[in-house]
This record gives sequence, structure tokens and C-alpha cells, in this order.
Amino acid sequence: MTVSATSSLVAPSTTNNLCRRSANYHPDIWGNHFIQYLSEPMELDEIMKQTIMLKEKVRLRLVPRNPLRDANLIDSIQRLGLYHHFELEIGELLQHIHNNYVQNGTVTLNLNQDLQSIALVFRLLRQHGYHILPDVFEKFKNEKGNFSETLVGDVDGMLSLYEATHMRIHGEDILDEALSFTSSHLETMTTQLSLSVATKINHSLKRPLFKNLPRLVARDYISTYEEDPSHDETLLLLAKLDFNLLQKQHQKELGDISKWWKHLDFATKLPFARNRIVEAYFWTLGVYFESKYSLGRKIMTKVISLTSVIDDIYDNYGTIEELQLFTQAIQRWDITCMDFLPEYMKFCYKAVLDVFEEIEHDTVKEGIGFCVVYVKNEMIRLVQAYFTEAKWFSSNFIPTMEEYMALGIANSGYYLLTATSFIGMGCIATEEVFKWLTNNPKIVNASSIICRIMNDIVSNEFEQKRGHGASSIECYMSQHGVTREDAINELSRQVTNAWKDINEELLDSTKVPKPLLMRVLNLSRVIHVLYKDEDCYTNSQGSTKNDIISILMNPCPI
Ligand SMILES: CC(C)=CCC/C(C)=C/COP(=O)(O)OP(=O)(O)O
Repeated sequence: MTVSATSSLVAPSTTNNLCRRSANYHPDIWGNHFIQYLSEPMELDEIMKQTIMLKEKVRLRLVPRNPLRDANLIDSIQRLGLYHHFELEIGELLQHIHNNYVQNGTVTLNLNQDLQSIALVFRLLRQHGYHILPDVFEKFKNEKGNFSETLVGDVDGMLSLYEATHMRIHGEDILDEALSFTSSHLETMTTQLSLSVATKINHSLKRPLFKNLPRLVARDYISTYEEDPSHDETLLLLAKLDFNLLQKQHQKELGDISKWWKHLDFATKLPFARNRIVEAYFWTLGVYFESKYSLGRKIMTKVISLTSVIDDIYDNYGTIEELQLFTQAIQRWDITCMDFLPEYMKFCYKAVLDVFEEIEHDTVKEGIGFCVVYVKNEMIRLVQAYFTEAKWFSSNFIPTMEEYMALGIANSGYYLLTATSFIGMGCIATEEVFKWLTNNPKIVNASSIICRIMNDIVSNEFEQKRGHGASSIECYMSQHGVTREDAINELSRQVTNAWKDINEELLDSTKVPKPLLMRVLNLSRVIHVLYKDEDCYTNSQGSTKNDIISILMNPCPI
């Protein structure tokens, strides 16, 4: 295929009688639901006053007492979605545990055979950047070097160890073994336990804490915590009020963004494309939910929803000739290029330029206008990658795995989304940080690999049926002469390794501030939630719909 994106712009010949591919995506399922929230009154002063008072009450408790009590309190606060209010105090408490109960990287806390507590302390310290060693788990092995079967009766201990294993980095074989030991036994145990415990286990197996989205964890845990007779009333009430307050803010934000989307009227103008504004906001909410990231959420939701449409143009509807024009127009970034585009592309092109103008306006106001060119460049790189992918498909080219993954990292869109997420982070996202991003950092590559491969694994069969380029699965099968199942096993191993890369990079935040790395972690978590079993972004009527209802529509009953 010799189509190049650099030749001069020439208006396309008539395309009306072309045979275009179609994916028959289901329509938007939300209608005007979120626009309604815009007219709801916001009388929240009393609730805000109450939460301030409750926060101060909780803060008084966040002083070192007994390391186990401290660890459990931190765990509850984190699961209840309140960590962002107590970052400083929790940091100090963990520092205290580390100073007093860790020697040469090994936890020395005397917890005998209390697997639940040991694994909890390990998980919390790791999560907060302490490079402690997993050798504390050696004592749970038998003389043959296997995890002891006597642990199987300890459901809480098994679950706690299972959750801790997701923090593992390369070379930690004991945690690999612990993961397969705990997951296989937990799965078997579900048939012998009460329905509520089995449900809890199944949920953890599908969405371990570390790979789940903080808002989903909070909404779920608030209910679980309430049922625990030993719960702390102050903490529970604070968690509920805080969740509901944030939910009201999210509803208004999404209402505003939905109005913008409705006004674009892509459902009529580009009916072949996915219409997923609420799902795009959900994606963004997984990246940052805290009140102060409102601007970031607005920008990122708009970028995701437009990228989704562009992806559909390249994957389904556009002809190679049209795609070449669109690619050139994006490279040139000039509104006059619109004249050369087919009607349906004009709407999308104009919307992209308008959104970037809005980003420029917002970021200049915040004093970080320098970032726009970096984000724009990521959009250009993404569209070029989409075009290469379309050319490969139209010429029936099956790349090697190496060629495929180099393009797959670029067309995952995760560099664009990472750069976009940094815009919302304010002054810590310096120009150095955006430059760092242009040098293919390991953590962003890993997150892009997770995005590309998990997406390929769940959407492959459907995409191949409607006509799509070779995915990582076909490339691997063709290159290594193996079955689909073997290819999927190998690719899943690559996803596991990418998570280990992410964990390793999170332990070293010397190059880039940790809050920015947390965006990359959260972007990876979104992929785990949306693409674990099927493409729940494209087919959003199942678990995604339930997740959206639970965090964006249902307040916590007080
Ligand atoms: C990560 C980004 C940019 C998200 C925006 C929405 C999007 C393009 C989702 C993936 O769609 P898909 O499953 O059709 O992707 P692909 O065409 O890459 O397989």
C-alpha cells in the first residue's frame, strides 16, 4: 500500500455508493438523564459543614497507637474513598510503621501467623512506595516449599494475601505462587461458603482492590462496612456524606458535558460511530474523581468521546482515500483543511479543533498553556497510527508481533490520554513532565500494552467477523504457529508483566511526581474494569451500566 499522509490535499471523489463497513453499535442508553441534574437545586451548605466537622474528628484519630489498629484504620479510610482528605496523616502513620517495624526491607512486626494482618501491612506499605520484601510470607510455606494447605480455612487471610499479591514486581516468585494458590483455592471455596462471602470473593477475584476504580471500591465498601457490626459510626457517616457530595458534583459536570455532546449531534451526523459520552465520563472518573480535578474531567471526557468517534471513522466507516485526507488535515491543524473533507468528517474535525481551542483557553488561564502543543502532538501521532493500521488492513498485511506492538502502543491512545490527564493536574505537570512523556517512559508503555492487549483479547472475535486488521492474537499465532488459546495465554502473560513494570515504576517516583504516576495507574485500572471479560465500553449495557448507576446515580442512603 502506497498511500501516504503527506501528499497534497485533494477533495475526495464521490463516495456515496461505496461499501462501508458497519459495526452496528448499540445507541446511547442514557438519553437526557444527566442533563436533568443541571436544574436540580444544590443546597449543600449544611452537609458540607457536617463533613468538615466529621473530618476533624477522624483526623484526631490518625495518630500512631498500635500498628495493627493503625493499619486497619488506614485500610478502612482508603476503601471508603476518603484517602484524599487524610493524605498527610496517613503518610505519617505509615512512615511510623516503617520506621519502627521494618528492618532491611523486612516487616518485623510480631504478628505470629496472622496472615491477614501481615498481608495488609505489606500491601499498604507497598502501595505507599515502600520497597519492602515479600519474604514475610515464607513462614506460611510447608517443608516442601509450597503454601501450606492449612491456610485454606482462613478466608480473610487468603483474601488479604490475594489482594497483596497484586503489588508484585518482577522476580518475586513467592508472590506469583501466592497469587495462583489464593486464587485457585478462593475460587473453589466459593461453593462451600455463604452467599454473601462467596459474592465478596468472586468480586475480588474479578476486580482485585489494586486494579479496581477507587469510586467503585468506595461505593461497594460503604455498604459492606455498614454491615460490619464493629464499624465506626463517624467514619461511615463521613464516607456516605462525602460520597454523595462528590456524586452531586459529578452529576452536574456530566450534565454540562452531555449538553455539549448533544449540541454536537453526532448521533445524527455520524450515526455509524459509538455514542458514549456517559461512558467516556466514567472512564475519566476512574482517572480522577476528587473535587479539585473538575477541569481535568471536562477536558478528558471531551477528548475521549471525540477520539472514540475518530477511531470508528478509521476502523469502520472511512475509505482509505478519506482517511488520508483526515490524517493530513489533523497533521496540518488548520480549519481551512475542512474544505477538503467529506461532510461527515467536517463535523468531527471542527469539534476536535474547537475542543483544543477550549483546552488552550483553559490552560493559559491556569498558567500551563505550554502543555497544549504536547497534547496536540499526541493526537497527531495517534491519528497517524490509526492511518497506518487502516493501510495494513486494506492491504491484508499481517505484521510481526514486534511491528504490531510498536504500532499497538501508539494506537492504544494511552499516550494521548496520559498527556490529557496531566493537563488537569495543575502546576505539578511541568514542561519537563511533558518532555518525559515524549521519551516513551516504561510506565506509560506498560499501561499502553495493557490497553492494547486486553482490548484485543476481548474484542478480537467480534472485530474479525465484521472485518478488522490482524490483532496481537493473529500476529502471534501467525508468527509462532500456535493456537489461539496459546497466543492468548502468552499475551495474558505480557499483560501480567506490564503490571509488574507499573508497580516497579510506582516504587520510584524520583523522575515524575507520584500524583502524575497515579494517573497512569488509574488509566490502567480503567482498562482492567472495562476490558476484563468483554469490551464493556463499546457494549455498555451490562456491567458498565450497573457501575455507572452505582456511582453516578444512586446516592448512599444515610
Ligand atoms: C483509549 C482511548 C483513546 C479511548 C477512547 C475510546 C476508544 C478509542 C476506545 C477503544 O475502542 P476500540 O475497542 O474500537 O479500540 P481499537 O480500535 O483500538 O481496537
